[in-house]
Amino acid sequence: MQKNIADILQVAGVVPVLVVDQVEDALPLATALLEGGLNVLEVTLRTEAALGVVEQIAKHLPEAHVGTGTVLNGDDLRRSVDAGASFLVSPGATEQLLAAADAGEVPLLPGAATASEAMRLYEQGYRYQKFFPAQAAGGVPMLKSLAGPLAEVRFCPTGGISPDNAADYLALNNVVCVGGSWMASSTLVREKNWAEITRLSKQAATLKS
Ligand SMILES: O=C(O)C(=O)C[C@H](O)[C@H](O)COP(=O)(O)O
Repeated sequence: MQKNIADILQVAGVVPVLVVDQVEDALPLATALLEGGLNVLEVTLRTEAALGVVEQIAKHLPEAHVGTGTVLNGDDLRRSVDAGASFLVSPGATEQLLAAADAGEVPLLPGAATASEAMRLYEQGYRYQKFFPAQAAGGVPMLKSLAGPLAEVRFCPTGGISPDNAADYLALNNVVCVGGSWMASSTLVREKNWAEITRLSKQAATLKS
């Protein structure tokens, strides 16, 4: 289900996709991103710490919209919701995942990379979809091609987005926001380089139209 997801994505413009190894980094990282003007944060479930990171941000920084990424199945989805995620992102979609999302109240942004995948999701009520892996799956020309036949679907391209190409994606009518790790790479997080993350976030925030 996707109730209220449009509000979150439209506010976002640019969504930082985060890989965080240590729960203690949650609040300084989220604060650095917020100071840079990015307030919709996707914490990927790629680390042991991820759910603890979501809990900390949801509890202490109410001005942030924190969600989880790399949600691959119903268990991931339920654990994310229990941790306080306000949205859920998946690189793709399975029947099991969509059934779990339908049973809950937290909106899901499922992934599609082809016309058939996008059509199937749209049939099931998903107007908003992650386009993943954006650059590898055809990038801006692919999204322009999909806009004709699938005029109603709005995408959040993720995967290979950088400061060099983000504006080209955001200029497309069928793109609602972009996601990426460039402003808070796992290296910058590991180095606790919060000042650089704020600097790159400010730059990214200026891309929002
Ligand atoms: O983990 C997930 O759920 C994903 O779908 C992958 C992420 O969206 C990309 O890893 C972000 O892409 P980069 O900005 O190229 O690093």
